[in-house]
Amino acid sequence: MMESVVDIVHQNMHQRQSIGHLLQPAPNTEQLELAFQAALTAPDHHRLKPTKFVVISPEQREAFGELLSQALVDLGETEIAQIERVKNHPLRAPLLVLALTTLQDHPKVPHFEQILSSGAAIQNFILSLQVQGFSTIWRSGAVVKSVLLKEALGITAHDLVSGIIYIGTAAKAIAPRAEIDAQQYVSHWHEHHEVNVRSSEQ
Ligand SMILES: Cc1cc2nc3c(=O)[nH]c(=O)nc-3n(C[C@H](O)[C@H](O)[C@H](O)COP(=O)(O)O)c2cc1C
Repeated sequence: MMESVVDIVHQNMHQRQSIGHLLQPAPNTEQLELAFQAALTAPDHHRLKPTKFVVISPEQREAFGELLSQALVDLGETEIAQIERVKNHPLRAPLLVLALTTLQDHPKVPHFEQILSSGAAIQNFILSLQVQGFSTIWRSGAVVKSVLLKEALGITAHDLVSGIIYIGTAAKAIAPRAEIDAQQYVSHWHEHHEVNVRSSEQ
């Protein structure tokens, strides 16, 4: 029997699992563009477009690793082993995309809404890559706080490096995700519960 679109879309969400070690192939320019298009449909109050992406090509990973190590030093790390280790982090996948959140002071859109919008954009991005046959892992780490890193990426100290998305192909098939008991996280509002209304006189 033919699978319905509903099944296919939900399978794509259930099948997505983070993969720490990713190999070639990575998405090509068109495939990546499709994922950016998907990302930029995320809910975005007042269309502030808080999410920006920076692509780190395979050839740039080493230089980006150097930048990460400088960022760690900038944050006060002194342990040589840690500083050296972070240089190799970008080599864990053939392609990296950074998701940045540029925050605006807006009378109707607080920062937390702009950050949530970025989260939704990143999820759309990785689900689009997933349905195109790729795997990802959304990482952050201590480096994302570094002002040196932010400035090198062209954002201000108040903006956010919301994710370092590692992209490629999973080396081997992985066990399916454990069944989700959604009802553990769902409740139904009891309309007639008493509410302690705070008096303005208190
Ligand atoms: C904002 C954010 C930052 C994250 N940073 C890291 C990270 O630095 N390292 C890591 O191993 N996982 C990190 N994770 C968690 C993974 O992306 C992943 O969600 C988690 O391992 C659960 O696996 P799953 O995606 O297969 O369900 C982060 C997740 C989020 C949402």
